[in-house]
Amino acid sequence: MAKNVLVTGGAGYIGSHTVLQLLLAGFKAVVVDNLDNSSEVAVQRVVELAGEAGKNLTFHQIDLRDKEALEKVFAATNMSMDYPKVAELLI
Ligand SMILES: O=c1ccn([C@@H]2O[C@H](COP(=O)(O)OP(=O)(O)O[C@H]3O[C@H](CO)[C@@H](O)[C@H](O)[C@H]3O)[C@@H](O)[C@H]2O)c(=O)[nH]1
Repeated sequence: MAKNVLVTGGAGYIGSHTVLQLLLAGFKAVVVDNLDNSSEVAVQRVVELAGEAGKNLTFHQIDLRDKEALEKVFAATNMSMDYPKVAELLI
């Protein structure tokens, strides 16, 4: 079963590239971004570029400091963080 990875700022420049690589590597990406410095169009573009894996992206337009909203995201998702794997993907 694919692991869920939370990507904060995942609609931004670095975030969207990271999300695409995670999807192509078989992870599910849970993107949290308040779109302060980005657009949902970038998220949609990543879904398109990922092809079949694009279905494994979920996007939540919330502020990371909104504890209640973030808790709802965690409650709805089984997330884990594999630091070595993420670092390997980014190199
Ligand atoms: O309180 C906040 C602040 C930012 N974001 C989001 O976080 C993402 C990343 O933000 P940002 O700091 O803009 O990082 P990048 O998108 O990686 O962009 C940086 O890297 C780019 C490439 O070098 C430069 O062009 C930008 O100026 C620089 O901010 C964006 O989608 C923002 O909407 C939030 O969700 N909450």
